Amino acid sequence: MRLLISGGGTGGHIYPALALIDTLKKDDDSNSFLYVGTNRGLESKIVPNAGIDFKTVEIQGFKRSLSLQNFKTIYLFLKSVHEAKKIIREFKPDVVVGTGGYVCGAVVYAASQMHIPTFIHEQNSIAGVTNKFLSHFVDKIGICFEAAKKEFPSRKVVFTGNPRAQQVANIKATGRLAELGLSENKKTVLIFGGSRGAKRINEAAMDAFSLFDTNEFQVLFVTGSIYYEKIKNEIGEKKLNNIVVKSYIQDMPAILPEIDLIVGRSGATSLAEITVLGIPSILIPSPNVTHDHQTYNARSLADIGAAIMLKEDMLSGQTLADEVNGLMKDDERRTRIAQEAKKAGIPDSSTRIEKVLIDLINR
Ligand SMILES: CC(=O)N[C@H]1[C@@H](OP(=O)(O)OP(=O)(O)OC[C@H]2O[C@@H](n3ccc(=O)[nH]c3=O)[C@H](O)[C@@H]2O)O[C@H](CO)[C@@H](O)[C@@H]1O
Repeated sequence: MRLLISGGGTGGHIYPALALIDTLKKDDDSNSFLYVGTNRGLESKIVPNAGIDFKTVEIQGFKRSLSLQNFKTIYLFLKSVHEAKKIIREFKPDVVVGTGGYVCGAVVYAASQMHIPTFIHEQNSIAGVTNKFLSHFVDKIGICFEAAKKEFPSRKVVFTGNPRAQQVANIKATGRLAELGLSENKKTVLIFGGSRGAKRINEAAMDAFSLFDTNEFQVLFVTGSIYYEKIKNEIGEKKLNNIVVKSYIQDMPAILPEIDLIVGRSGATSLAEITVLGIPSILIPSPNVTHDHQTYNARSLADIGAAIMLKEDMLSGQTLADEVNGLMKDDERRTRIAQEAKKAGIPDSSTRIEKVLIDLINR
């Protein structure tokens, strides 16, 4: 299969694409891949690093209010559709897949206009703007939450889960925490705010450090690269007992099996990892995302006892420390949450998508 895949902006759209490629590579080494992104999104670093052929088109997102910028956006959209068609003609894909973010809007739209089979993947419980738009043109739509079904034409929808789940499902602990300067004999709390970091979570974490019961557990605090320098400066010479601070973890799945509790946003790709591995979590949904979709993502787990949700307006150093200290003392409760999380995981998500793609190609 020749697969052209596009998705970008944040890790939450990129990692599922790479995970799908991973499975397709393993299943048939004659499969070939081209990834199309922008040169501004995280994909411009992550995809070439993963050794996948990468091309870019220029595009930007719509502003919600009417502005002159939107005329530029429309112009760039049409230009990028034109660029995408050129890339498609050269690569000659059998199928084109979009995993969300503005860039895949142009690429998948171009493919649909050229009558090439198309598939989009919606990671969230509420559809993103790009996928909503594309849903009118594509052949099939993979979803990860039942709630997303009503957002799309129902005959196109397939419940696939997130390919990142399959990629990480069988990862075992290999002592990676020790390489980061953490002890292998202590329970570990990982705090991070999605692929780009989250200011409010970082602030609460900084306030919570002195309140954490760090005799009981250690903390890996991942700030996101844009916040790292400032936080490092703020911490300065303070000696932080049992707390390690990093800007970004290149290979997050490799450390996840060694984590006893996650404190983080409720981005869909993180949730796919948390569930398939069965890791207890305190989820603090970002209030700054389209249609508040992270709250719906988090609620879908919290409602079945598979995670704890802490709304950002209740977040402070104290509330965070109380929740974390309480959970870290209560092994039984953490185990219960982990078991429920694992039940919600979908370990064969890439294989489900692969079947849909093969059907589309053979149709
Ligand atoms: C602010 C924003 O718009 N967030 C959206 C973005 O999430 P965003 O990209 O932040 O987050 P997700 O939680 O979905 O995925 C993050 C991914 O990055 C990885 N990771 C994270 C930190 C790190 O240091 N190293 C690392 O590898 C995680 O393991 C995970 O695979 O896309 C998601 C999927 O559509 C949405 O649900 C989120 O609402």
